[in-house]
Amino acid sequence: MYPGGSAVMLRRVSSQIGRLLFRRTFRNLQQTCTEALFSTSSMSAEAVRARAGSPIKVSLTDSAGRGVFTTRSIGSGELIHTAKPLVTHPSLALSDQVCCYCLKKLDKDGSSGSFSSLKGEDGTSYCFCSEECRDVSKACCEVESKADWSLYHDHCRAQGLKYPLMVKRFACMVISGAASADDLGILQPARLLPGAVSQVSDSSDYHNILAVGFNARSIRCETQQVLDNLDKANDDDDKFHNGRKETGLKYVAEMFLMEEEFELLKRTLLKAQIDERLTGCILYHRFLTKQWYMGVLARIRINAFRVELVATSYKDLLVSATASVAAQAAVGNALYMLPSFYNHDCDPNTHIVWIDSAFAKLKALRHIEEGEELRICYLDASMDCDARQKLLSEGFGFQCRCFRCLSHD
Ligand SMILES: C[S@@+](CC[C@H](N)C(=O)[O-])C[C@H]1O[C@@H](n2cnc3c(N)ncnc32)[C@H](O)[C@@H]1O
Repeated sequence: MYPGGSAVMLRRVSSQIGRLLFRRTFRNLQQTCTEALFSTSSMSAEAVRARAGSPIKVSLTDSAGRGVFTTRSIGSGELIHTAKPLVTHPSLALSDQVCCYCLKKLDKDGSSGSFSSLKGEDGTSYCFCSEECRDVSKACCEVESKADWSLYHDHCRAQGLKYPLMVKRFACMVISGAASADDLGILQPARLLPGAVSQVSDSSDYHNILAVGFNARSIRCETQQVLDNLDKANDDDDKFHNGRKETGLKYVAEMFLMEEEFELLKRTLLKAQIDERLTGCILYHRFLTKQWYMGVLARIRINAFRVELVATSYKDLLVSATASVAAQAAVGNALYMLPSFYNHDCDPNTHIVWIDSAFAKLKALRHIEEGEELRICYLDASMDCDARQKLLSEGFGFQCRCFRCLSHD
């Protein structure tokens, strides 16, 4: 289904064992992806049309890794395909107001209300909007609700973090058997900023670098090493020197945070004494190790979407108009398979929309020719060129060379 994706990944895996492992993962994920996109249980009429046409394929691009391409021309405004989320997590403040799985808003008066709900050990509500959503996520929520997540949630709230919540949810999916520990392996992980990488290691391999740095003692050594290297560096340009220092220190701070999150996640799960499934997962699936945590977090960071529902009523419109903090407009975050392969453009030809739930719709913004790459915009396109470049470089690790950026628009 995705010849380009398969080819690029195979090249990366050098050993025969690696190749075999990758093929297995890729097959699983192709299946997951197909199921996720085209599950019959929740397929809308529009999704059926997208399935029948399915005018896309994933292939290698010239300069941005894998990307999504059209296999026929697409009309402006056309629904290209729908995508079912693989992992979701509601915003912490909304856990009793949205569906635990699809993030659909639940009416407090019960008119389109909660189908059923589960109370967690820590008082968290796990509500579902329908039987389908309950069935999809019941096993995972049963595992999650056994643990007291107060400290983990406090940590995320205090640091303003959303992605560790998704790692937590994914961990519970693995324990419940709803996912495999390596299910996200095919997605591209976040990379550290080149400046930070060159300060701490010669290798540009994200995992090696993180694996080296991921315990308190080595982080302390690394902090010192970053500072020593900077002192030794023969940089005449103070601005450049300070920039590298800032980058290096940001990296070290990130390491500390990750360490804390990982320990907290593991402790919380072990304390919950879920059952022998957890021990089994840890023993046999290289699960809940620091490397696993970092790998999953790195993939979620690059590929997850903040889900903002389109206002469908006057009340919704008022709420979004008065949401002063951007995050308040979001009902949560979601990770998908196929949408994760869409590259960025500051003047995109495609956009992703959520109408009333985290089931995403990918729509054409203009007429698109057969064979053209489909690109979405990762950020607020109204930002100026410098601000966009900074965000894309720091957040996604690439320098945007789209037409708008090249013309400094
Ligand atoms: C969500 S992934 C997109 C799929 C990715 N190309 C892959 O092979 O899995 C985001 C990553 O793709 C790359 N990317 C996306 N848009 C890009 C662009 N306009 N120019 C260069 N790289 C881009 C960056 O490495 C970015 O971190």
